[in-house]
Amino acid sequence: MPVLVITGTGTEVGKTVVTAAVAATALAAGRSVAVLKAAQTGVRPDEPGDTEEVARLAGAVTAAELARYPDPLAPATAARRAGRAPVRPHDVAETAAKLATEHDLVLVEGAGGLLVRFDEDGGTLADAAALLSAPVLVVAAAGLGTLNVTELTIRELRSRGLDPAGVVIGSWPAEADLAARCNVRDLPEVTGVPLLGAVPAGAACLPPAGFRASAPRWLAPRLDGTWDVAEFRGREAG
Ligand SMILES: Nc1ncnc2c1ncn2[C@@H]1O[C@H](COP(=O)(O)OP(=O)(O)OP(=O)(O)O)[C@@H](O)[C@H]1O
Ligand SMILES: C[C@H](N)[C@H](N)CCCCCC(=O)O
Ligand SMILES: [Mg+2]
Repeated sequence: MPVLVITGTGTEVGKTVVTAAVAATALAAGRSVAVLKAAQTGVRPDEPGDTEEVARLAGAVTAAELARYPDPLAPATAARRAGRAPVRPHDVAETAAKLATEHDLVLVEGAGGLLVRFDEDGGTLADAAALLSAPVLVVAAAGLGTLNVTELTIRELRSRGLDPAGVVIGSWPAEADLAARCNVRDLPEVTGVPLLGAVPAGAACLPPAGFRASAPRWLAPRLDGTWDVAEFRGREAG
């Protein structure tokens, strides 16, 4: 199934920008793309959410969002405070699977990091990925502190029998400091998965045409327009 789940080592690491870069790259190669935000928190009904941001940057994607809660909190907490039903992993998997029947690629963005809870039973994006048997891309920060949380995230994926597709740095600084430069080598080493790309800081402020033109260069060849989850898995194993 052409579903890629996109998580991060936390909130604000650049999941949305990386989702847009992957979408733009696939669109440029003629693929149809759907983007599903499992649950959007901290955004009012009249404000653009993450899927609108992906569409603005990447272009003609099908955008879907299962629920929106106003408080800028974990979805389970925001749903509880709003007195509304939560989004459950099964809902995420079901919608992603349906989108996958109609698109070449479905990108599912979580909220915050991997274990952020969606419902009162402790359901997370990892449970949705398991239901979908989908690979999971981890967006990470560039600098000091990223080694620990990225390794923890990849370990958690592996402990659940999930397939960690690789790591992408969400915001690569114009002037990389010593830690960021060393992390390019150390991230693959500590996680055992490839570093698949890095989106430059400020990319989200580019005019959309510039974002779309540049996006394929930010991602490693296996994230190019020939993206294919099955092929990708094969290459990772090799
Ligand atoms: N490469 C980048 N270029 C420009 N802005 C960026 C970049 N990466 C992140 N940002 C900015 O940092 C903030 C957080 O990024 P983003 O929204 O992608 O995070 P996120 O991981 O998707 O967070 P959430 O958990 O809320 O979904 C946003 O304001 C975004 O515009
Ligand atoms: C509001 C924010 N931008 C995200 N949508 C939700 C982040 C939840 C993080 C919860 C946590 O890990 O403590
Ligand atoms: Mg986001």
